[in-house]
Amino acid sequence: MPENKMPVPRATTASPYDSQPTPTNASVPITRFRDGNRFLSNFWFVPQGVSFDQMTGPTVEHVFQAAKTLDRHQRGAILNARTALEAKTLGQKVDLRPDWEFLKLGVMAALQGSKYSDPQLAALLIATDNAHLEEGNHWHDTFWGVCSCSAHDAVGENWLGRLLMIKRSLLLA
Ligand SMILES: Nc1c(N[C@@H]2O[C@H](COP(=O)(O)O)[C@@H](O)[C@H]2O)[nH]c(=O)[nH]c1=O
Repeated sequence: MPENKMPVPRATTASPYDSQPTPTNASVPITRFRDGNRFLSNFWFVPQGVSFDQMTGPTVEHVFQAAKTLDRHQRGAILNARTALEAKTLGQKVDLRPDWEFLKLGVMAALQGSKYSDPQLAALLIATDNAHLEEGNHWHDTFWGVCSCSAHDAVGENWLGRLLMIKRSLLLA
């Protein structure tokens, strides 16, 4: 019998497409920005600096907090703060620009772009693979992170984590 006339064998096993769901290989979620994942925090020192709107600071936190105001002196004081925590504290006392609530997500996205233009930080972010990212915290940050404390049971919108995951996708695109 010519080879191309061989009877088609009956399928005796299920198609591979009928088998068990494909494992997703999802990486372990990163729910705390500490230890080896501390670089994901906005408090992380970025050697080449982080820039936005003609401001440069040593951490995302410095520039983010400075961007809350249009007052040049307040901006300067925040950018010169000795630590990110000090910048955050000063940022809570500024004359808030009236459009801040509309701007803050875009400012944070731009700052992540500036931070991860550093190739070493970009490589670290890419190395998180497809892990879910969220800044679990106990300081009641339910907008940028997810708070677990006596008042919150893992409550938060996780906008920092979402922006980081978007940035990671853009780095791989
Ligand atoms: N990472 C981190 C904090 N988180 C940062 O605080 C900022 C919240 O700013 P605001 O919108 O002004 O409430 C935001 O950048 C968030 O990532 N806060 C801390 O006290 N310690 C920390 O280690």
